[in-house]
Amino acid sequence: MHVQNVDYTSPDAPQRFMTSLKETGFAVLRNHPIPFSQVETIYARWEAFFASPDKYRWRFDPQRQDGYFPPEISETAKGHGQRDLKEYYHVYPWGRLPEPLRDDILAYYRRAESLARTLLGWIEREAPAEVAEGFHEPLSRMIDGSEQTLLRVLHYPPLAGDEPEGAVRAAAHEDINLLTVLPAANAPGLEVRDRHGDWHPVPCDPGQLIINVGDMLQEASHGYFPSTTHRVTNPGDDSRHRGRLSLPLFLHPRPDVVLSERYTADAYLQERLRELGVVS
Ligand SMILES: O=C(O)CCC(=O)C(=O)O
Ligand SMILES: [Fe+2]
Repeated sequence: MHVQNVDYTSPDAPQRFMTSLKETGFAVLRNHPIPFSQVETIYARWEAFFASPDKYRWRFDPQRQDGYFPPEISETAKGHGQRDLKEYYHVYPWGRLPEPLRDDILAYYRRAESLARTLLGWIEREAPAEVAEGFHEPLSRMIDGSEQTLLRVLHYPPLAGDEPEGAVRAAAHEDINLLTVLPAANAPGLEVRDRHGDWHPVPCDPGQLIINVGDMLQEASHGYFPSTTHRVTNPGDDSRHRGRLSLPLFLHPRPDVVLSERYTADAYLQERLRELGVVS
């Protein structure tokens, strides 16, 4: 399984990017327009947020799903018995945010979303005609006016040694959304599963961006782009006292977007959230 590392500025970047997504569901971008310093600043500020009891004042709103999700209510991956070992904050431009963290994180949100719009344009241009013709509207337009796109600030706490048997930082799962933009985390652990069931780390240097296909793009492309299973493994003994931060942006279409003959984006999302146990 070879996830391509693509130079964003090279003339053949759109084609190499699309091919990597088609073959592996993942691609890595270097020389892309999001400054590493912006991501580093966010990691540092949010690490402090997660270390402070103040976070409990920002507990998520069950209806709107914005705010802080503590470890005891974190997701359980589909088909998995244990909750993931993580806590996170759901950032939406319309959502609640601690004032000192607001400007940075929303600036990042906008920048990553804008890059994603470009990448959706690449995918639609480079995909074979029969795949592109199957999209009910241009991919890059599916996110226009969407308020569903979610930026998740994720913190995987250090391991204390008393974790439930079998619990991992993020159990094997696929992303629900259209496309995910994920800056390299501040510690290793992300792995992808190949078609034989073997796991591989995603080679990625600090500052690079990982992009992966979600279930909605798989659905909209009738399986041409695979939504590849991935996970975050627990650290070995030498680094179990270190936490890990990551910052996935999950691009969501407007709810009324028709993904396929079977689903609108909203119907798809509700079905998957029920499976995850986060809505009833
Ligand atoms: O933390 C990571 O590197 C990946 C997280 C992830 O896959 C997710 O939240 O869907
Ligand atoms: Fe994921």
